[in-house]
Amino acid sequence: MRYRRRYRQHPYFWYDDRTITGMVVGAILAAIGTVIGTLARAAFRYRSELAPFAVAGVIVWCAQWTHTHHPGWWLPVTVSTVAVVAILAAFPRRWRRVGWPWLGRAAERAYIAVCVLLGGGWLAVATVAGPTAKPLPVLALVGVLICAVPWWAHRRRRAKVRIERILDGWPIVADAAGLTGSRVVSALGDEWGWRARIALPRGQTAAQVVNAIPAIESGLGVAPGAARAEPDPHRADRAYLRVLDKDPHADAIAYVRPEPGSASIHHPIPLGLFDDGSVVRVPLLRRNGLVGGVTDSGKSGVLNVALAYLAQCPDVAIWGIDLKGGMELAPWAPCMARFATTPAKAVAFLTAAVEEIQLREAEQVARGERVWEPTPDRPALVIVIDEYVELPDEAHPHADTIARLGRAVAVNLLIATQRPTQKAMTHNAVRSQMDIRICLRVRERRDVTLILGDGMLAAGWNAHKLDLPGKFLVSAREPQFQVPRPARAYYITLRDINSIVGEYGEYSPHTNADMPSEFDPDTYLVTDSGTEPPTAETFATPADVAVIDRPPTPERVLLEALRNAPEEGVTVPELVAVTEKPRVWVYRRLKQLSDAGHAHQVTWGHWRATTTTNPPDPT
Ligand SMILES: Nc1ncnc2c1ncn2[C@@H]1O[C@H](COP(=O)(O)OP(=O)(O)OP(=O)(O)O)[C@@H](O)[C@H]1O
Repeated sequence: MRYRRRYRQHPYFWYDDRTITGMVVGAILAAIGTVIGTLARAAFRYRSELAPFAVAGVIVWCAQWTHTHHPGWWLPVTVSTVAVVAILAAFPRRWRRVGWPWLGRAAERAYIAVCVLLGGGWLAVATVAGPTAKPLPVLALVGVLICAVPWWAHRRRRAKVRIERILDGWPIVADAAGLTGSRVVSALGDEWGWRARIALPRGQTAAQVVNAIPAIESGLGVAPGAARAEPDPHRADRAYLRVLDKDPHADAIAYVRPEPGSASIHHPIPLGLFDDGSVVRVPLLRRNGLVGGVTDSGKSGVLNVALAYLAQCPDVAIWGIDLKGGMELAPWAPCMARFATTPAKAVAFLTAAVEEIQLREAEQVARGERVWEPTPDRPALVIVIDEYVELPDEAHPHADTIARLGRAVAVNLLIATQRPTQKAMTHNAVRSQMDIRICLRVRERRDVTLILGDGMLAAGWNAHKLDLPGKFLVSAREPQFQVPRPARAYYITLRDINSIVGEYGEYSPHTNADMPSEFDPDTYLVTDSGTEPPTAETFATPADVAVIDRPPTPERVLLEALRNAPEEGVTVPELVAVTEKPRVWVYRRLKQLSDAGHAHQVTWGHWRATTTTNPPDPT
């Protein structure tokens, strides 16, 4: 007893766990601490959901304070409320670009205005009457609910909160994936998932994040294949992590036509959507493009999307070669200046295209220009070839020449093939000239290297994992095409094609005095075996094939006159007559042509072209 009494007088008696009372008090305090800690953690975790109550609490506290100390402040509160609501209602367009994008959205501004109106109005009345005066408490509760429900339901807020919660757990995921010390610098959610920028500790690189993807997917508890990483082009110690909740490409993406009159080869061509919803815009002007992938991966689909845009460009002439008997490209034939479905025609066309390049080079010289800027009068020429490997051997050297020399004069190839093997691509010569590589699903991992180039597989260009037709990876020199971002091509229906062809098709049926019809609805689907195969000799000279059905430019007329000149040449007055240009214009062009070796004087005052009609030897 003595001991207990004495001990009770001890200042720490109630907390001493050597006594029964101390143990009970300690347990109660620990329980209270646990409850408070749990509540605080929950309040922090659900801070976004609880925000309306927090704001309401602050308003009630303010109302109590102003009612007690400054009851006359109801007027400034009312005036400020009305002013804020008026500003939100009027909100000029140029303010909408301020740092808070939500202020630019009418629905969100309306929501804020209603909240300000309810909160400010309640505060003004409570300042005069006191926050507990009836019916203000009930009104406060109703007001909180009115403002809270849209807040709780808001899609972007929910997405943001979800990402924040996931990323709070990033250190644990990073440890498990072998990326200890990495942290999330920023994160952004969208309709399909989220994307985060990861800061890596010294010595770690994006390649390690790429390799750790399966472990990251496991750590985040998402589906295999839902995450992917890409390097930050600006910093080696940063990487981007993209995690998808649902496949944005699961459904076919309907084709969207460009604004009428806006299409031009000078603009990048929209091919489809990346997995963050942004449009894949690929520049085709002065670029050669290669589309590769297994059967049914959607190669023709990608060609169709490109053709749909090109057909609407007034500054493009399209030639088509489809050696599957015209099965894929035939619907576009009315939009094509030339259309070949047989190997012989294909050879004739490619020979003609080489000729066209030579003519264009000479024309550029005559004009004193280095680069061919396409216009409706001087269009770019895009030669679309489906199933490139089917081209006969004689065609390959010409394709090689076009790929090498056509860029400056805007004559380019857009080719599709299943496996661009060395043999098929003229010992890699054509493939190495392909500036844009579009890789659809491939069967074997090494096909990624064939289509996209060496080292791409190791860098995360996993085209063998693409699972739906039309899904592709695109590689080009622009920064956005230097990381493997899956995209899906627009899905073009026959109805889309018919509508574009109906509006823009001008070559149906193909007519040319020197050539058999290029597009005959009754025969173009007939295979070689069913008809007498035409030979290259069926056509007139390649130069005839090369004509693009546009009025020739004066330079082209001059060149043709020089090329068709008799042995003794043509005189300047004759050239003036044929070009309908002043004498000084003709002299200037002749000087430029002769300086560049494209024309020479046969005798004094008599001119003739120096160029041969043979295409340069493609080595
Ligand atoms: N972007 C797309 N979206 C949805 N479906 C597509 C898409 N592209 C192609 N498809 C579907 O995939 C199928 C095969 O497409 P496509 O004919 O373009 O493949 P391909 O690679 O050219 O085949 P092949 O090598 O046999 O010519 C088509 O029937 C089409 O319905």
